[in-house]
Amino acid sequence: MSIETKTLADPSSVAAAFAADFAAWVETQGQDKITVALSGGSTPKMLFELWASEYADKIDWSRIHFFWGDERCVDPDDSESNYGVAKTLFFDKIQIAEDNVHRVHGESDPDDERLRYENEIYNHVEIDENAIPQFDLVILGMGTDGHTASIFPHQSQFLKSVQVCEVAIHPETAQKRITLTGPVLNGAKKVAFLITGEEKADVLAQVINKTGEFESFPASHIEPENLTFYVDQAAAKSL
Ligand SMILES: O=C1O[C@H](COP(=O)(O)O)[C@@H](O)[C@H](O)[C@H]1O
Repeated sequence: MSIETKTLADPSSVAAAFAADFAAWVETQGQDKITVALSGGSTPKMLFELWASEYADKIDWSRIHFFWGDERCVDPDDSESNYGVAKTLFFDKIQIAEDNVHRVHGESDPDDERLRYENEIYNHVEIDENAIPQFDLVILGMGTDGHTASIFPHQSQFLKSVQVCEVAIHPETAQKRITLTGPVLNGAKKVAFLITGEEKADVLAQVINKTGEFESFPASHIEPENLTFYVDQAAAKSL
């Protein structure tokens, strides 16, 4: 397993560093179809804006198929929709076919959608020797409670789920979400965490250094073959 931590000055430098690495990585990929799972939350917004403004013509987006590591069970035009944010800031601004964007239908019944999305993934993502879909790249964030995708500490059993997706419940708002599970996140060829903000510094240090309460944070259990943390100086404060 390879783990690398890249510490950048600020959130926009995190987005810039990841975007540059992503563009170079795409060039190294020989396959026609590259599968990428996006994260939600606030951190990737700068990345979406940068992809739209600086990389619209620099990356062959037709090779990339986008999925989501998690999605909130809301309408796609709801401000909470991870797809909605990516659409407004990114997809609406580049040339990409609808067939390349595999959104979670947050407006559907969560249990039905969990199954439909699982099938969508099985139909488009390479399957590994353990019959688990293997994304080429998964982009993740981390919450202040150590959750990643929508695997929260109170539902850490999803880290070992035999399913591709689960219906998660946000611990404070009870909002339902569809999330990829631990085996799928860990089976990805490459995982990149984008983490910014001082409020995440203590949890991040425990996750990376495997100290304190690290075992209780779902993010600590993401251990794929190739893992890179892109963090800003504020989040790296306690490393
Ligand atoms: O709820 C979520 O939170 C995490 C972290 O988000 P951030 O706003 O702190 O960047 C995110 O990775 C996840 O996709 C999202 O649904």
